[in-house]
Amino acid sequence: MTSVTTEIKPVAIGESLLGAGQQVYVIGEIGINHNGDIEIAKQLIDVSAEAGANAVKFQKRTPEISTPTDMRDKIRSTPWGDMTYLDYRYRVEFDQAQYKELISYAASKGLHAFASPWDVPSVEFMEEQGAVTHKVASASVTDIDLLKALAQTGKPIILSTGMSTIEQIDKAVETLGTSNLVMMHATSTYPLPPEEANLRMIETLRDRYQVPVGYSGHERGLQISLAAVALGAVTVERHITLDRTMWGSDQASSLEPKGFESLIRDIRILEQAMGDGVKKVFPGELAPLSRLRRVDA
Ligand SMILES: C=C(OP(=O)(O)O)C(=O)O
Repeated sequence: MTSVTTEIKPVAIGESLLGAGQQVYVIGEIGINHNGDIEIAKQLIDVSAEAGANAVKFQKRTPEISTPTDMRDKIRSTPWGDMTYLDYRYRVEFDQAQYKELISYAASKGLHAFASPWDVPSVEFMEEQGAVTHKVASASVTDIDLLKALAQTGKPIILSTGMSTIEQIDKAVETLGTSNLVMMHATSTYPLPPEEANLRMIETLRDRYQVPVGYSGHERGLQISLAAVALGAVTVERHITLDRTMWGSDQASSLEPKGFESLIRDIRILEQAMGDGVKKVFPGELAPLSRLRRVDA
């Protein structure tokens, strides 16, 4: 009996390799859960380092470009008072000096720090920071100018695929190329109900594009992310927060420190448990074998 397996080449992000049989690259998605406060961002870096993550991620926007025009003047109640949605978007951005501080703080804890740039100037901004990789948020899958700017960086790119059709994803992959690409299955419902998780998409994306595929999760709890790892996800990203009751749109579907720590503990156990699919008799089986098997073949 023979079978044909095509090897999908791992992708290097800094010193980490993302691919089958490699350590799962766990990303603590800080996003905008810092609410514009650098001390909260640092605490979330601490949480990620203590939990054993590989990276933290932010969202970088140029608000006057990336905020949809019909949203800009809408009034939003915030902890800093009522303000337009555009002003709120500015309120939660960090500048170059703050990013520099955060990236070097993360590095001092052994973590990569990068962002999903939501517009072309934000790609340049993160390039100036020397980010090891860039991520494409699901909302940006159809932003071809952004994808072209990202492709031009020559950096490994992580492409998320929520809220997108397969045709839109085809076009994004065509623009980015597959030689330095990691994809992420995602469904962008916050919080994600299990029936919309569609985890078998991990295999579909891997077969269709022949690149390493991970999972970006928005569910409550840990099970679905753990199942993603069992289905071969090479990276797992989860939103993290200090406290789910904090103000902000992503807080409620984020993991708190204890949950993130449990997730990574269980991912590391699953990595060992997956094995290589080659049948062998393990040393631990020898005593039960001699005790229990009656007929030797
Ligand atoms: C929203 C983001 O990611 P995803 O689409 O994977 O949820 C992001 O990276 O900014």
